[in-house]
Amino acid sequence: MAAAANSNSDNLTLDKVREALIRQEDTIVFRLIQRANFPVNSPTYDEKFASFSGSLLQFVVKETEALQSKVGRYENPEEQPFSPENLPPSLVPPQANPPVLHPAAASININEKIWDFYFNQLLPLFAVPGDDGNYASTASSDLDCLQAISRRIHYGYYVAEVKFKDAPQDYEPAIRAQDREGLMKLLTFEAVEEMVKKRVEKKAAVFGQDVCLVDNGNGKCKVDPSVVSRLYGEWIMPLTKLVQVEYLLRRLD
Ligand SMILES: C=C(O[C@@H]1C=C(C(=O)O)C=C[C@H]1O)C(=O)O
Repeated sequence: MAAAANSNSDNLTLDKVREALIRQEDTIVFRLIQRANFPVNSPTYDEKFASFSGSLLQFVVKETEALQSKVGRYENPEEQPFSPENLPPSLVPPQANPPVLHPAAASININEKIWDFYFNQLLPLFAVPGDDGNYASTASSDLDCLQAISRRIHYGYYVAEVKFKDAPQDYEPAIRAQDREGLMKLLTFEAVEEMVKKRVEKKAAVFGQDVCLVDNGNGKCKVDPSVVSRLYGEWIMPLTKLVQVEYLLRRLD
């Protein structure tokens, strides 16, 4: 799906990009459900856990991203690392496709903001308090959530590129004036945002049901659908728009 928007600029239409974002919703909801299998498990985040330098989570993130970097994950512009310092280079040959994005995309990584809201605000809303000792699984599951959310937010590069290409006459004056507010207004579609919030809430309700053979389960969802709607309304969509603005500000460089 991402490859469709990524591989060829003729494929880059707003409908295609929105379709890719809709598919990514499924991934995000399923990964939150997966993380909700574990309680908060706070020792995962303890800076003095065992003999790692830093927390078990930081260790898992650094080592996983190092491996993924070697196999080319970060050659995709929308994949941004959480631990970018000293990442090993990719060992796989680069793709032959011509780049679709302006090179400025590579300099926009807002993962610090994503890390901050995920651990400080979101996680306590959907993981129950407690400790079941599954720290390694918890850390991998956090990284899965972070990566899916980050990819969705940095996909804003493509949204911005396609909006710019569709109406350069509207965007160019605001870019030349470096007018953040003006750009934000141009790229915002409130009706689309309302639809997204409703759809992800429904997905969380459907995907998070207990499926039973005899009845429809107990009606309780594995992740509260209103939390998923809030995740999109308060963090994912505003940050996707921030990526779009940052990209557009540099689009004519
Ligand atoms: C992504 C888009 O741009 C903006 C951000 C949205 C989002 O992150 O889902 C939705 C609508 C727009 O306000 C879009 O237009 O689809």
